[in-house]
Amino acid sequence: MANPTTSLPLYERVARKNTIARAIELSILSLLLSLLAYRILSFQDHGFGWLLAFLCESWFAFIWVLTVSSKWNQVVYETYPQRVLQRKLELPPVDMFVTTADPVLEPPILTVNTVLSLLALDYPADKLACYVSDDGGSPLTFYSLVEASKFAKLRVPFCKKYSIPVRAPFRYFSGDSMSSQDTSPQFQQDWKKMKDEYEQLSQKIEDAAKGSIPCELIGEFADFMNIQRRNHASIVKVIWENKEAGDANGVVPHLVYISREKRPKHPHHFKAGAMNILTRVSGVMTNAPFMLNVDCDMYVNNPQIVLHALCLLLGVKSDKDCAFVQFPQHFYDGLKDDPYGSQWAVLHEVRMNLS
Ligand SMILES: O=c1ccn([C@@H]2O[C@H](COP(=O)(O)OP(=O)(O)O[C@H]3O[C@H](CO)[C@@H](O)[C@H](O)[C@H]3O)[C@@H](O)[C@H]2O)c(=O)[nH]1
Ligand SMILES: [Mn+2]
Repeated sequence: MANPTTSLPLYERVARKNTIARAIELSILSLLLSLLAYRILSFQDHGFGWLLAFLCESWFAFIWVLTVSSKWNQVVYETYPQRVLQRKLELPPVDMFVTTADPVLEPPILTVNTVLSLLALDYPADKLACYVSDDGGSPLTFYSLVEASKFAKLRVPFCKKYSIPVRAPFRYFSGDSMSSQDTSPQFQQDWKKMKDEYEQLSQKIEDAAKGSIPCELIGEFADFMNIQRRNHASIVKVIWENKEAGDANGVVPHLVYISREKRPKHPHHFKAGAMNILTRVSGVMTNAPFMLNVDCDMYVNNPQIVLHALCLLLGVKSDKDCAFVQFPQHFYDGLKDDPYGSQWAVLHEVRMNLS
């Protein structure tokens, strides 16, 4: 007999009720059609201007029909992450990719936060691996990641122990995260320790950027000696290898640094080229069947992101039905009330009901 927990669907496709919206669209359509019919019936009484108006209105009606048809049948995918977790033994490994290109335009503390938000995801740590592609070939980025991996050994258990909702430290500590969560003295003590450790990490990275910290090109850093950004051999460094099996609280996923080979005569194809190399290197090291991609100027704001994606990727009847899951993006530090609509609030929150 099938196990009842594994036979439950991982997601459901729920149709949204939009009867009123449909009635409004149908009335607009009938008005548009009447207008076009009126233009056709009274052609002979008017001149060229009338014909031009008819052509413009027909084009408008066509575009309008296309737009309306795209939102006619609205559905929401309800995902059930807990059901994925119940299949613990069968959970697939996931390789996580971060691309960064320039330590000045994309300061390493950003990349560090992206990476930390990934290392602390709610998913068995022994099934995750994080690969960072650095097109800047920068020892500063490498140094920052080495320091971040040390901090992760404190940060990951803290996030999992207290189910911290925001896993990127800069975002977490910029809000009112202490009072809003747990009032126990143990939490407050751990929170303060974590904040101090994060501040020390940021300070170290800042000092290294000013050149005042031991980011000398010796030892692990020797590979960065005399390299030119657009002309160098590949550098691949395993910053942290997780040798522990299972998902105990303190386990931190693998972290690998890659700066791909670049030669002036060979086009590098920007992010696409970086992603290509990430799939090749990870293919040799962990070769997970699923990959997650986050740019270095983003962070994961939902720790269950992998579980939500797997609900869809594993829950479909045939592999051909779903190959790719895209999460909506939210932007921090936007203008008050979002006057330029950059958050796409109407699309994400009203039409797709995603937030
Ligand atoms: O030579 C390069 C150039 C860029 N990147 C990385 O690619 C990502 C996207 O580049 P960015 O300049 O930040 O582009 P955006 O316009 O902010 O990004 C949007 O648009 C890109 C395509 O235009 C998509 O690839 C991104 O996922 C999407 O967020 C970043 O992580 C960069 O570090 C590289 O790794 N190598
Ligand atoms: Mn960007």
